[in-house]
Amino acid sequence: MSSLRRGTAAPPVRMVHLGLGSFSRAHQAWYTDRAGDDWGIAAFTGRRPDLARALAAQDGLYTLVTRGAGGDEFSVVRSLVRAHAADEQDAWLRYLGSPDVRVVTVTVTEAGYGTAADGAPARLLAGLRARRAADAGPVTLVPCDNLPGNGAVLGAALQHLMAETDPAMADWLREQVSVATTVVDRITPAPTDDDRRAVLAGTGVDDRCPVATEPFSEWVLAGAFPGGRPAWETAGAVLTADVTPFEDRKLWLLNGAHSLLAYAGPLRGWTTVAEAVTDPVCAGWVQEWWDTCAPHLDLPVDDVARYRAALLARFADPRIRHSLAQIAADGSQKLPVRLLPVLRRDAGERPAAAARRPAPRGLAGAPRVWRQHPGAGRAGRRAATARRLGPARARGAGPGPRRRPRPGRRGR
Ligand SMILES: NC(=O)c1ccc[n+]([C@@H]2O[C@H](COP(=O)([O-])OP(=O)(O)OC[C@H]3O[C@@H](n4cnc5c(N)ncnc54)[C@H](O)[C@@H]3O)[C@@H](O)[C@H]2O)c1
Ligand SMILES: O=P(O)(O)OC[C@@H](O)[C@@H](O)[C@H](O)[C@H](O)CO
Repeated sequence: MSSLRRGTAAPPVRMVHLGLGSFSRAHQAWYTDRAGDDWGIAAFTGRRPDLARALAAQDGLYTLVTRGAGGDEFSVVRSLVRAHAADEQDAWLRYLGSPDVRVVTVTVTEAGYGTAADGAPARLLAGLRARRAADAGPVTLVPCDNLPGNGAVLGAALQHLMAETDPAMADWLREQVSVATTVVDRITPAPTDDDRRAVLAGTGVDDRCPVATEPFSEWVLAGAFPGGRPAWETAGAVLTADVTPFEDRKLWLLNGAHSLLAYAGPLRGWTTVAEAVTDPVCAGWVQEWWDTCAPHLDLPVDDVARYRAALLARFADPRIRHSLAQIAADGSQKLPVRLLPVLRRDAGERPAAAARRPAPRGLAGAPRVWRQHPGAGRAGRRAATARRLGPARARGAGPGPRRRPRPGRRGR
């Protein structure tokens, strides 16, 4: 049994990440590693220090387990060279004030874009203040959270905070700071002890912080990088002028279906996405949701059909144990961006059709099902009971989504 230590020189720090967690390591750090052009990352956790400490003890190295149909593939990601806890403010200001650093990526969850002191905008603004004082040159901020227009959201939050606290920064910010907009995709469940055991069995390495992910990965970016960036496109990233069609497709079809399953699945006794989506009833709700989304996507019909088929296969993979409870967290942040834009368009653009047709089953009860999620009060306990009873009993226990379809009312 061995441990991970860096035997060769680490790439220089040219990029900073805020919100060190599972996804950034399966996605942005992996793309940067694959780009192979010597961009090292200094990453900061958003809150807790544990992961930073464990990674620092391994020189930032960790095993990425790519969980494919043919089995697990293990690779060591080498682009993460420094791991810091959220409260290491001196290090944060030092990196942001360094002319070597040209890119800052962010994954702090949807909730992390508020104006709280520990949110991304406040911390970035503090770092940018240090950058301005050091005259360190242009930098591009790259938000990688599941928010529509994540670049505009971050840009607006920065402007808002700056106007309140430091209006003199406005010209510098406009000239020196670009904010990219991105669509990110790679299903990466929270790591488990089983992942650690799999790495030990597969490689002989006792990695304290591996991360397991699916083979599929997508990164679509729009924005300017006047200070340069890793050659992410060599690892498959797509640079485009407008991410909107990719964003709608991803947030509505993938994340929308995830949230639907996260609230409806437990009522039928399921705890993972794979279990829920292989239940024909839940799968039917997902298809109805996708039928509702499809006419509002600005993409060729065949593309959407292919994406749906591929998504179903990704969801159904039992080797990716993606917990519905993880997806259900922070529903108040997620439902408005994953479901409501489609429902609004459906009602606004096709009022007659929408009035004739009931909302997709499974979704019709989404807010209600959401309130029944554990943690949301008395009804939550009913959902928890349903889970304890198992699929057969639970099938009779949930609310709305169990209703039988009425003939002639499916989809369009
Ligand atoms: N996991 C995935 O499959 C996946 C895929 C695509 C996009 N994402 C995006 O990445 C985000 C993080 O996912 P993850 O799997 O890495 O989660 P994670 O829990 O492993 O890491 C989340 C990171 O965000 C920080 N954070 C959480 N709330 C915060 C807040 N309010 N303010 C500041 N920092 C905060 C945490 O401290 C941690 O560093 C998701 O919320 C999503 O927007 C995840
Ligand atoms: O990561 P969250 O909590 O924003 O959302 C949970 C999932 O819907 C999400 O992580 C997807 O797995 C991901 O967006 C796939 O790329």
